[in-house]
Amino acid sequence: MLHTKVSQFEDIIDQALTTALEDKTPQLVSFVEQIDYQNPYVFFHNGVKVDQHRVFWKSAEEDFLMVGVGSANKMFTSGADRFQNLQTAWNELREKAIVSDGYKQKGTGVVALGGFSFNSGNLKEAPWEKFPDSQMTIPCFLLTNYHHVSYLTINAVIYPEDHKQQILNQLLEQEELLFHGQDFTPHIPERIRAEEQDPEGWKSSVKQATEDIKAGLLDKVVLARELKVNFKEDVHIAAVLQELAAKQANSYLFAIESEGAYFIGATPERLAKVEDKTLVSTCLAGTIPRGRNEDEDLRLGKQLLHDRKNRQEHEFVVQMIRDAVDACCYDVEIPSSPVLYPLRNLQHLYTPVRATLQTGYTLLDVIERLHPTPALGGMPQHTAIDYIKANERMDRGWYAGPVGWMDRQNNGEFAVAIRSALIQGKKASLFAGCGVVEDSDPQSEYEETAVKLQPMLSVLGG
Ligand SMILES: C=C(O[C@H]1C=CC=C(C(=O)O)[C@@H]1O)C(=O)O
Ligand SMILES: [Mg+2]
Repeated sequence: MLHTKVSQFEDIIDQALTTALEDKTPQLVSFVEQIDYQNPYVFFHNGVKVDQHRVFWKSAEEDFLMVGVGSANKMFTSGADRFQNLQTAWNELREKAIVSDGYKQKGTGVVALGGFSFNSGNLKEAPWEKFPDSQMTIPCFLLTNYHHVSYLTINAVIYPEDHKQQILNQLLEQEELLFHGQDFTPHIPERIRAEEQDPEGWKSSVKQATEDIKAGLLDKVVLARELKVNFKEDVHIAAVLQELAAKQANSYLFAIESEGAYFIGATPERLAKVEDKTLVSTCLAGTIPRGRNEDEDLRLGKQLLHDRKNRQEHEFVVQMIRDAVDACCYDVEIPSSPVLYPLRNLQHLYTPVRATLQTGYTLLDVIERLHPTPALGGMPQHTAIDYIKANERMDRGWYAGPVGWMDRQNNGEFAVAIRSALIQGKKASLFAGCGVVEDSDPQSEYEETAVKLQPMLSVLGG
């Protein structure tokens, strides 16, 4: 921290101490400075010297990335009201915060990063014991890279009994650790085993789902499966993130730590983004591989655009998102037919959604209404959720749940945590699912999920 900045920082600690003493409650302070450009993977790597708790977010569409280290505060909410309870806790925190910020860039200052499990309130089964129903962290140190400029936010909670010099010394020491040592050797772990969980059983549950759909039980359901992987050594999370960033364009990258386990992924699917009053959402469902050459790629893309089964998978998502967005927005814009969304090894049907939020609604309200969309759950929403609980034979944990961030102005963005893995030391569980409709073929759906497992598998042992 520059010397001039230290005195500004001292000022807000003084202010916070006064308020904390008057109100007899802890006080959140937030200090933002522009710094020399930082490599986010090195920052993430160095972060562990300060705190094991680290979070990471990279946008799919613009040069915008955040790395959080430590936590000034963590918000946990659970049960059916977890989104609303989080909003209440968040409002209290952000309104009371004392902020020193001369830049006002998005994703700086009082920012919360984290996510939610797919289902709320269920008992956590292996391997999800270390992940709560929801967790949103206000990092102690937050690096924000936006349009190739780096900002560092320091967030701290000041208690009435704190001493200014002590707080200052500790934060400056930690800051030194974060910026000390400028590189690490990228190391992809050696895989010693990859074990599918009963593939034949999974295919028969897809078959059964098509029969239940034909029988009128529901219209669509997304069924997922797990791949368990073991490595020779502990997985180096910073290296995995760096590899994912190099390989997976058009994807959101995220990593969230909880009790030493890391949930990490490269997902193409936005759930909702709010900037000022503009809401953007994404309908992404319907899948085909990329071609091995341009001709094959075009042919496959065309095939996907005209395939009845994939169009049906997609249409359920558009319908549901349209209804949910109509209820809390105006000026809703949704094109009448999808276009292709290309990824490294597969392509999806994509329909963008844009609207203006009605006054009084927040990003979390929208997420509560949307989650899970039929791209992750099914149609009708609640029937599909129950169907998944009864038939999927695994605990989804945070797979397909909302992950993302929000700032003090209630702007922010959440994606859905698909193409993801839960990593614990030398072990990982990878997850992928697919939309099942009446015309689904179990073998093709199985192959589709195999392709969806590839992005994570390719950075976890090659
Ligand atoms: C549920 C997943 O993908 C969804 C997103 C895009 C396309 C999908 C599909 O075509 O089945 C899925 O709905 C996953 O990757 O685990
Ligand atoms: Mg599909």
